[in-house]
Amino acid sequence: MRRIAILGATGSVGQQALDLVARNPGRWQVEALTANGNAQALADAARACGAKFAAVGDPAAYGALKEALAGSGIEAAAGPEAICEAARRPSDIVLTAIVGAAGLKPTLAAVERGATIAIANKETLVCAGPVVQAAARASGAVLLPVDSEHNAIFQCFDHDQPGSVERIILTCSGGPFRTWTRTEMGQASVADACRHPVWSMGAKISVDSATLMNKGLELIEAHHLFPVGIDRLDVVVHPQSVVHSMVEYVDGSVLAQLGTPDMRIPIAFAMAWPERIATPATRLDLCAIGRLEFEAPDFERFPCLKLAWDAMRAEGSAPCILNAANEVAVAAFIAGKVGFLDIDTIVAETLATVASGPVGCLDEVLEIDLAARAAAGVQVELRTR
Ligand SMILES: NC(=O)C1=CN([C@@H]2O[C@H](COP(=O)(O)OP(=O)(O)OC[C@H]3O[C@@H](n4cnc5c(N)ncnc54)[C@H](OP(=O)(O)O)[C@@H]3O)[C@@H](O)[C@H]2O)C=CC1
Ligand SMILES: CC(=O)[C@@H](O)[C@H](O)COP(=O)(O)O
Ligand SMILES: [Mn+2]
Repeated sequence: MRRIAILGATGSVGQQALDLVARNPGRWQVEALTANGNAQALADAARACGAKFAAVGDPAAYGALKEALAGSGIEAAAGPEAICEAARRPSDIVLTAIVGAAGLKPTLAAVERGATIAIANKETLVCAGPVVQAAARASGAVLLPVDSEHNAIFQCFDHDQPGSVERIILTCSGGPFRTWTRTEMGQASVADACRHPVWSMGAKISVDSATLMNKGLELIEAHHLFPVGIDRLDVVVHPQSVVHSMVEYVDGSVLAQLGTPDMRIPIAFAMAWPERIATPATRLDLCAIGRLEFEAPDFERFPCLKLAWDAMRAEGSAPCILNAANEVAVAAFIAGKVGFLDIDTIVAETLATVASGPVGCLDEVLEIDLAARAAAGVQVELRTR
């Protein structure tokens, strides 16, 4: 049995991972589960899978967790350090499914002890890709992408001949506003933005999909996961989300991974790797789907994609500033403080006001992340309705 820790166990990815654990008795022993404030759901999940340790990031949720775990024998803990402790406990695999840069320190804790990391938490790679990869090289940790596009690329990528890859093509659904004008997007509600046409996901990534920032973050994620130059990364809009991404080789061959849009496919791939295991995902029926469409992304209606592309090219702290500003802007939008179109403006203004430069270590990343959040907070206040 392989021991697994699931960080972000109460979220969309975490719950689907636990579904796979429940469907495969004897395959994984759950060492630790974490959440932020959702103590009851965490305790229920920990009891159901027989976890040994459960931690909430929010110290205020400790009492509720302790009470919900009473008599279970499951150890309870709270606070950001407890989430890192969950990552450090002796598991073979750590699934990082925390949303946002809050996942950075726990992911690094798992990387530093040389664990196999099934990484869903893309923001960690966006804000600290070089730091995480350097730590992985030093410890021997293996990073297995869970994000559907990167998992597809991982499956198609010739890891023995990276030089034979000419282009990586990330597919993008286009989000709920693919056909909307900017004027229409100006009136978009949080519910509109979270109504993803294909995937059911947490609120933050759903809004990112609506602005196309998700694809921008994924470009940067791909840059850190796959050893090809920045200029070999491309994006194509594919509304059906059946082709999860593609790898083009120097001979003109293009390899793609296809499947129904069900995150349990990439989650199972990463959690069982190098084995493949059965999943309950609906099988792909191309005749029933009938058409697969592709179109170029529109940078004018979706400026976040261009902001991310530019930040990736700038390197250094620019992606960290982009990510922090985006987290602040999306949280303000979800809280009803700013409008949908304020998100790209807040990110652009933050990138324009916070000086970027090289970043060499975790402390520098955390410092720039804080500075960018403060600057983005000012931008939010300027626009608060
Ligand atoms: N959902 C999807 O299909 C996909 C998601 N991803 C990526 O996976 C990650 C998770 O996404 P998703 O599952 O949708 O997110 P959700 O919002 O559904 O879940 C987030 C999880 O993180 C926990 N969490 C939030 N903040 C903190 C914090 N400060 N400290 C510790 N834990 C915290 C939440 O706990 P609590 O419930 O207590 O708040 C919850 O368990 C993101 O990086 C996303 O981009 C990538 C591809 C697909
Ligand atoms: C399931 C997954 O990996 C998400 O990141 C998804 O790709 C979002 O879709 P778009 O960002 O392409 O709309
Ligand atoms: Mn994705």
